[in-house]
Amino acid sequence: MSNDPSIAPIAPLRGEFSDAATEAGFLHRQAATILRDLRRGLLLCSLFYLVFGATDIAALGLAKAIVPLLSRLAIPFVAAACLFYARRPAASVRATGHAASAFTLCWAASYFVVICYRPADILLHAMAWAVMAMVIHVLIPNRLVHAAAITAGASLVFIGLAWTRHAVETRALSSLTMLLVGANVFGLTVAQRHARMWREQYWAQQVLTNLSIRDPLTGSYNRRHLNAGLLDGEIARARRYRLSLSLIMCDLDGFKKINDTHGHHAGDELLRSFATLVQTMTRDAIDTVVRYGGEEFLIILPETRLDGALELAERVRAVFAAQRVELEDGLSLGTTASFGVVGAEFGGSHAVTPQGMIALADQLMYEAKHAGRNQVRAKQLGQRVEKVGRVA
Ligand SMILES: Nc1nc2c(ncn2[C@@H]2O[C@H](COP(=O)(O)OP(=O)(O)OP(=O)(O)O)[C@@H](O)[C@H]2O)c(=O)[nH]1
Repeated sequence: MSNDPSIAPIAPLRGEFSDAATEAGFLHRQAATILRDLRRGLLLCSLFYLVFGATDIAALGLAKAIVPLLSRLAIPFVAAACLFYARRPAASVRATGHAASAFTLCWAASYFVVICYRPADILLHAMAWAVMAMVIHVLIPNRLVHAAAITAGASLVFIGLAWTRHAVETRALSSLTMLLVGANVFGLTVAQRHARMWREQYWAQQVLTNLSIRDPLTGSYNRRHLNAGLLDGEIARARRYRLSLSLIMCDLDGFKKINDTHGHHAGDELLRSFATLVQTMTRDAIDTVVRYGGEEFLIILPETRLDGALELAERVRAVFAAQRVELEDGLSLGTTASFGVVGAEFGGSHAVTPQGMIALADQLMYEAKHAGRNQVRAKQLGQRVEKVGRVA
């Protein structure tokens, strides 16, 4: 697997992202498209089966064609049942897979019934089967491994039926086998290519999105992401579910002096080490670290009360103050940071705005600076009580 982040990490045989979480994210994003494709694929297959039903009547006459005809007619009903099962958007990702597998099994079963009733036309059935196997791979969205297992297994049964019913000569049996193998391999290859291209496109989008919303130096989110409604969204969610929300504004102390004394490269290393520390000490996929300014970071802590946010700020402050960054030229550097913490409870009726929360966190951080740096100031929004963190 390549280490280049722009190359999508896709397992070649499965045609899926090697990482389960990325695959789940991809499927979640594509759920509506997958359901739409399933709908179209099943509709098309159902139409074909209705037309095939007419060929049964032509070959056997209406009276003898009843059973194969019923097995063909069952397909549109199975398709409708599968779509009904997969219709709920919340369950659609897994449900569409189940529906696709169930439909593929019924498609094969229907063929077996027809073959038993029209064994003399086995070569025609084989050709139609080959076309349908490719259609199933290309038009019915399913996991490649599941689709491959079902169509390969069903093709083996098909060949077994042709063999045991002596429907074809041995010479023709080998051609029939090759036809089915070819249909499975070609269909699977096209489906695999499609699955890979789809995921590569998604990955490229993710990479571009990440580049546009992250700061390249520290890997934290940038102001653009914050301004795109990040905090508004968290406040709206907290208000709706009556949750707590806290913010921490942090700023590195004496940073200008470090730049002036040791150069921008040393300053960059310190910034990186601070951002990494904050990212490792906060919750993945829940908390958000934003590079708010040059050496200023904003941490958004959903479902966190003021006490918890104050505790986190204290821990970051203490660990960072004790930490040294080793530079390439053997120099060991360290500094401290000042913090402003704001907590808001959304059970009450007081108005909370993103600008208001950020302004208060900023103000508290500057109070910490003016009080001597390397300390934490905290305040509950809408309350007078002010908490002051320990001074190291
Ligand atoms: N190395 C580096 N420096 C940066 C970056 N962004 C901003 N700076 C510098 O950070 C410094 C911030 O200086 P000040 O705002 O005076 O802050 P300070 O020196 O930390 O002083 P206090 O905040 O009061 O402790 C400036 O010299 C900026 O040029 C960056 O990405 N890399």
